[in-house]
Amino acid sequence: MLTVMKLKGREVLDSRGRPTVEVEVAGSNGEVGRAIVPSGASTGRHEAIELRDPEDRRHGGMGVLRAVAHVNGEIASAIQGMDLEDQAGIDAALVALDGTPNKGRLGANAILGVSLAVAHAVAAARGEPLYVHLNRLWRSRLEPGEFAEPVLPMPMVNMISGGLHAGVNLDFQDFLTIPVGASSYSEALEMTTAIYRAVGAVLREKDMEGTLVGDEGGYGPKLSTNAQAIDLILEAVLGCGMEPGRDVAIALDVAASHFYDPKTATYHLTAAGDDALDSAGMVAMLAHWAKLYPIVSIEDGLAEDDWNGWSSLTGMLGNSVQLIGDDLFATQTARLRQGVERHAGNAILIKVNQVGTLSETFDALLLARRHGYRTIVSARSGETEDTTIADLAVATAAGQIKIGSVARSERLAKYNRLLRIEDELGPSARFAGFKPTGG
Ligand SMILES: O=C(O)[C@@H](CO)OP(=O)(O)O
Ligand SMILES: [Mg+2]
Repeated sequence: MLTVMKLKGREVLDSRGRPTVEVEVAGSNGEVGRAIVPSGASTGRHEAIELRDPEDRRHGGMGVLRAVAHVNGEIASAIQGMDLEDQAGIDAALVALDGTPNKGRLGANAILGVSLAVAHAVAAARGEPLYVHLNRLWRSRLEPGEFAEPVLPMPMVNMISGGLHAGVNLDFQDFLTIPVGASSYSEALEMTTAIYRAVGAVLREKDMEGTLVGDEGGYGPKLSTNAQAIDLILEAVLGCGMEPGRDVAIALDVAASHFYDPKTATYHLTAAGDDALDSAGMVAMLAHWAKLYPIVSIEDGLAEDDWNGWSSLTGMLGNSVQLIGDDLFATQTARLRQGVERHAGNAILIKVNQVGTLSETFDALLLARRHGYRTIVSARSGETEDTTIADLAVATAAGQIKIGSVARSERLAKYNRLLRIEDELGPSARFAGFKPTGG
């Protein structure tokens, strides 16, 4: 039996220059697997807890030495000697060892680092690509006939950033494009890079390029309305000789929890002159936008606990627009079950560090698929060269991936990883494409 021989945790830096957890797991055959944990800025209330060291001044209180110590101490003692290939058993042991509902004791960052590094170590030991190993784990959970074949995902890519990611005056966090007309992953990426360059050119032409680029590499121009961001992107799309709607569609991550005031139950849109909208007003505004623009996907259009608003938005737009719960579901099956019952949303964003283990990520993916919810595997705004999520998206046939812009290396590591997988799969590579919701 291949067993867990050694664990090594250390602090490394992420794309914001902040510490994060890296874990190496060595199997009894000597092969090592490594994973690095990402980190969010617009984190939801329901996410698993990322352990930081507020009293450690080296990194402005953002250190992760306690989480690293847990990897090297308690976690190592608990899982050394366990069957390395029993991912579910190791993940269950990690959850039990932590003992809290949100992984707040050992830290979801410590736990996730170990969970992902275990998968890498097995892939290394078997001498196979990670997505092949993850696909085997995924298949072992499926009923016959269920989404078992690896599929390359459609990327939705950030062009203009606002909200907590760019610090300018846009309320909405991400303005993204989906190259719906692409017939392969590499074509989708090619179309996306052309649009990204064209958005830059449009901004330059209008003297709006500014100096700011958001955390995920989206442009961060100072604009007076949220709608202006979409207009600029559409201008760039047209400039590329592509047709909005047919070749390229728009997606939004509103990240509405971050301008929602639960005390007054209102949404505060500063770019629109500090309009305070109630939930119904917000739903009406999004419905209006969806009519006005070729918008096929809206993420977190409402706040993370505004269940009634979510149900009403889904009733109104759910047949024509992909409505993704990010903060709403936080990759947690309990939250997603509630969503299914309440008809809230029709898609879920999947972020490994929102839940903290690979097995629980599979749980969320599978529950979503079985209830007809679409799945979008997503990076965080704080990322690294780790490319695990690219393999995960392919292995689980998730269908879509959201990584951020095509102009930052921590994002490109994943886009390029997908290019390699596409190449490796050769002519048999399957591509998810994008089917309109309800179509
Ligand atoms: O809200 C999001 O979807 C993510 C990625 O764009 O941002 P963060 O990692 O800051 O939560
Ligand atoms: Mg989001």
